[in-house]
Amino acid sequence: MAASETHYTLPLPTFKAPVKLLIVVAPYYKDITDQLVAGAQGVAAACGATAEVIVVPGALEVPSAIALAERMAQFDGYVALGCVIRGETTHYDTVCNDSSRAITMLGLQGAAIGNGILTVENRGQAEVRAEVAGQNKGGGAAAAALHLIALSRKWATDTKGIGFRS
Ligand SMILES: Nc1c(NC[C@H](O)[C@H](O)[C@H](O)CO)[nH]c(=O)[nH]c1=O
Ligand SMILES: CC(=O)[C@@H](O)COP(=O)(O)O
Repeated sequence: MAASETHYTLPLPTFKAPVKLLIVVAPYYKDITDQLVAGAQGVAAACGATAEVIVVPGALEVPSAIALAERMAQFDGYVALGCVIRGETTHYDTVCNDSSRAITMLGLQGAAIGNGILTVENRGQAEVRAEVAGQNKGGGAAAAALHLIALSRKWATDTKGIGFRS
């Protein structure tokens, strides 16, 4: 049995105040990412969140778009979606490692981000993971972002305005 079939999934969070998500998708393999977007939109809707979708050329541009949105827009969290399939060169490693590391760094700086950028060896692996009726990794990424948003709101109310410690 694949490891992904045995992991625990947290119940989706609930929210009193509206939640605005930004889905940033790199449709390098559009048929694959369309499924990721559909999965993310489904989870957002299940939590009563709105989800705006923007498109960037590739996985390497996803963290930059999130960084721009953090500075210039007003979203509660982000869903990073894309599909990276290994080719003939080491560029695969650059795209995977640099996009995921940049997303992690943005998260460590306080952005609520779920990472649904698939990094796979072949198209078959991507299809199974992207399909909403399959492993629904897009939905999982949206759920991750929503959990982080719920956490930040919990602490914002629990700390009664202490806010971020510097
Ligand atoms: N090979 C894949 C890419 N490569 C493109 C890069 O992400 C980037 O857009 C380019 O290097 C210009 O900066 N992107 C994917 O999303 N998926 C791939 O398989
Ligand atoms: C993952 C990639 O960047 C890939 O599309 C590049 O393919 P190649 O390594 O064959 O140039």
